[in-house]
Amino acid sequence: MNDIDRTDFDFDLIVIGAGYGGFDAAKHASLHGLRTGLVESNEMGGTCVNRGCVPSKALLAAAGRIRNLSDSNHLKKFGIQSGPVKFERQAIANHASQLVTTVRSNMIKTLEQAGTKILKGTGRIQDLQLVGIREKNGVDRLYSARNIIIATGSRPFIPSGIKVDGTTVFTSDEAVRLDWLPPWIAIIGSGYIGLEFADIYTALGCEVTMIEALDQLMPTFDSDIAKIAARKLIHGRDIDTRTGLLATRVVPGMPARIELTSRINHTLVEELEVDAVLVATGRVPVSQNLNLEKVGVQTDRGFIPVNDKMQVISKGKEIPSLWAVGDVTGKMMLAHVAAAQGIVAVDNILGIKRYIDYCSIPAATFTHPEISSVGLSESEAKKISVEESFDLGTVYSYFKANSKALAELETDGVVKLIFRKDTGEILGAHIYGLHAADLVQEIANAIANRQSVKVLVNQVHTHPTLTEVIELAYKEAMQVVEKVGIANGTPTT
Ligand SMILES: Cc1cc2nc3c(=O)[nH]c(=O)nc-3n(C[C@H](O)[C@H](O)[C@H](O)COP(=O)(O)OP(=O)(O)OC[C@H]3O[C@@H](n4cnc5c(N)ncnc54)[C@H](O)[C@@H]3O)c2cc1C
Ligand SMILES: NC(=O)c1ccc[n+]([C@@H]2O[C@H](COP(=O)([O-])OP(=O)(O)OC[C@H]3O[C@@H](n4cnc5c(N)ncnc54)[C@H](O)[C@@H]3O)[C@@H](O)[C@H]2O)c1
Repeated sequence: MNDIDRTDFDFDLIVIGAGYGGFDAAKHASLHGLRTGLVESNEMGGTCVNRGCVPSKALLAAAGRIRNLSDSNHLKKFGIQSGPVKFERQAIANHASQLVTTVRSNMIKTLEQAGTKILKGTGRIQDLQLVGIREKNGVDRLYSARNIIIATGSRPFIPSGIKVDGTTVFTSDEAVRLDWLPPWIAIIGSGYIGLEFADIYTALGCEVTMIEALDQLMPTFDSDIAKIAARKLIHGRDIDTRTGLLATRVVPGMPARIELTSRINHTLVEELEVDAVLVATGRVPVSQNLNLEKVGVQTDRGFIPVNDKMQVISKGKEIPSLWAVGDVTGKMMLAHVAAAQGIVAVDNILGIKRYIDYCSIPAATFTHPEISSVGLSESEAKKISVEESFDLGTVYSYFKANSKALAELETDGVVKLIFRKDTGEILGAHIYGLHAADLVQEIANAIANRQSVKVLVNQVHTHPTLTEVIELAYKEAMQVVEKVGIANGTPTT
């Protein structure tokens, strides 16, 4: 640990924002002996706990059960007969809100036990190593800190022309409360939030129209996986789709009105009248009122530039005492990324040189079935293969012959593995299918260790499990690597 003169500063570290990024940073710092203050202007836990991962996954858990129990054809194949499924919307909403309360209070207890000082109010960078905090009662305080971590997160992006009233036109902030079930809801955006809420709403009997600005649905996903997943997750459900159209005007009301405009020639194509609209068009960073200009930091569309140690960059140079983590850095807007970045920042503050490795961090969409990914997309990998002159391999392994998937009658799924043909190193993986979110972890670990299929192919997987689909993908990839080895006169075995 660096020598810290504890007399000079009010805190060794002040973290601004108590989402997952701020929470993990503050906990880690406190547990390692740093006198840590954590500033929060709203509810502790940030987006993930209060209006993101936690409530949405509770809703998805209920939605998944309703979907299973309502699928009489599927149940019949097991020899099970089911009656009509009944559910209470308010009880499902309560499950989500109770989970939020539990997770949030556990978080606060953890911080208290670690010795973090929670400072309620709106934080700003008063100067280098100086934080200003405006409390709700108007009192303004200044605290000095040897290091400052900014972890102020993100909020929903609402395109101009779209008016949100929180009732008939809303974002995920309100959707997680499940205040009502609109008979017909338009979802703008077919990204993570659009897909997860389409899963929830269709399971609960709502009709969905999904609007996507780009020509392909699910444009942020691997295109092969998107095509396969969309068959079930979108086209297999009560979802009507519009692609290549921008929602340029949305007016709340009963009905809510939407104007759809061609993305190419900007002409009005269609007007829709629906019961509700969920705006799921991405998220923007919360950095506007941090007074970053004072320390010469220029944001990129609001995102704070950082290096892989999480140090803030100003005019091409690192500011030694200023760090930023989480959604506000715009790297991968995920809770576990924010948390990992927080720990990397604190380790570097403690004098342990560490870098974040985005390539090995997985991501998952918790639809039924799930979608997950880690590492490079095929197009990113292709670009690198050209730059570095190596051949790229891609193999697919399917759930349809897997014993566990067959036993579960859940054979719709695929693993796509991207690797170097010469060394066998895994560069990326994209999975669609039952428990894809859990399955991706072993590939993420392999990428973190820069492992080759030459090693991975010998790892024994439990039978019968879905992980055998990954084992099969390794075997398929190994055959390709062996062929290349033989052709080059460098056989691998
Ligand atoms: C519907 C939804 C579902 C999601 N599901 C998942 C999922 O399943 N898995 C996953 O990994 N990710 C998920 N995410 C993304 C995840 O929620 C975010 O990546 C994560 O919350 C980012 O954490 P953060 O700490 O960077 O910021 P945030 O969680 O946004 O927290 C920032 C905090 O800073 C506070 N703050 C801002 N400015 C100030 C200031 N000036 N002073 C004091 N406090 C301030 C805010 O009030 C907030 O509490 C989901 C997001 C949404 C919207
Ligand atoms: N399971 C998870 O990990 C999870 C779940 C939810 C959210 N998140 C995080 O939250 C972030 C935001 O999610 P999101 O789904 O809002 O964003 P997204 O970027 O994943 O998808 C937004 C989609 O909206 C489309 N779009 C944008 N403007 C449009 C318009 N005017 N008309 C029609 N379509 C338009 C875009 O083309 C894009 O496909 C994600 O990037 C992710 O990091 C993660």
